[in-house]
Amino acid sequence: MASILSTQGIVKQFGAFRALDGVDISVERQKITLIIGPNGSGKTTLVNVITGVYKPESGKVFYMKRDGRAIDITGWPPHKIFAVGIVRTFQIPQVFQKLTVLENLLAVARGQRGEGVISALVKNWVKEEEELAKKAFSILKAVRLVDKWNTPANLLSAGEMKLLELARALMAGADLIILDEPIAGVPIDQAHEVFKIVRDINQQQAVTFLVIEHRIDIAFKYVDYVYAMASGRIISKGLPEEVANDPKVREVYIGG
Ligand SMILES: Nc1ncnc2c1ncn2[C@@H]1O[C@H](COP(=O)(O)OP(=O)(O)OP(=O)(O)O)[C@@H](O)[C@H]1O
Repeated sequence: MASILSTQGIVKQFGAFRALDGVDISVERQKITLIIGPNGSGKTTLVNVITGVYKPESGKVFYMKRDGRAIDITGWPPHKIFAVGIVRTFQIPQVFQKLTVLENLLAVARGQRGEGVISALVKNWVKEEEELAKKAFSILKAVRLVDKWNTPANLLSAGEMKLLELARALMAGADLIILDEPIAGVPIDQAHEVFKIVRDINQQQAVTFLVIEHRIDIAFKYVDYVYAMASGRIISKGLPEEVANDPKVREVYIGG
């Protein structure tokens, strides 16, 4: 299988503190890759390096285009990394609480602030709006939010809000979606629903996912490959059952 993203020897320091100490990962195209690790192990810092928020002291981040060519995106600014198709859910401006679900998607598509949605309609861009609305509805169907299209975002449940973020990433045309704790604070039944939908989108729409999640009891059921981090290093990698049974992981992460 071809990878879509790889990091090689990433080192990131905050002063004298080494938050990432030579991190190599490879994210397979059209798979769901999970990164686990205790608090402070470097997961978010790694995502920040991948998405251009931080420049690493050393190491490289490569993004593989669909034609197989690798581009070195190390240190690129976040908007350029977004433009190649790597979208982190919260990197898109946050959900507009007062706008409806549909309006939130239309706002992403045009890269405008939410307030512009209504005025854009008035400006007679009817044809374009129709196309965007069509795309938005097909995405809402995929994330099972179609019944809520006219609901203001602030009335959604925690799980639905995560799905709206996912829908917004899809609307942005992402090839690789990075989900930072997609089920944090989401009740258990909705949490399974979120991962089932991620899985369906991964399979049906050929979107690749890189997920950080603490609730491994749920996440492990849905992902293809796992990296475990501790103290800025990768301490284990493999299939979910392999990593779950790795004594090094049990020791630092599960606690025995
Ligand atoms: N901007 C920063 N300045 C200084 N230290 C930082 C900074 N960002 C992160 N760190 C430190 O780097 C280490 C890794 O943090 P990071 O947020 O990447 O961990 P994490 O695995 O994502 O943790 P969590 O699961 O709690 O989100 C921590 O010790 C943290 O205190």
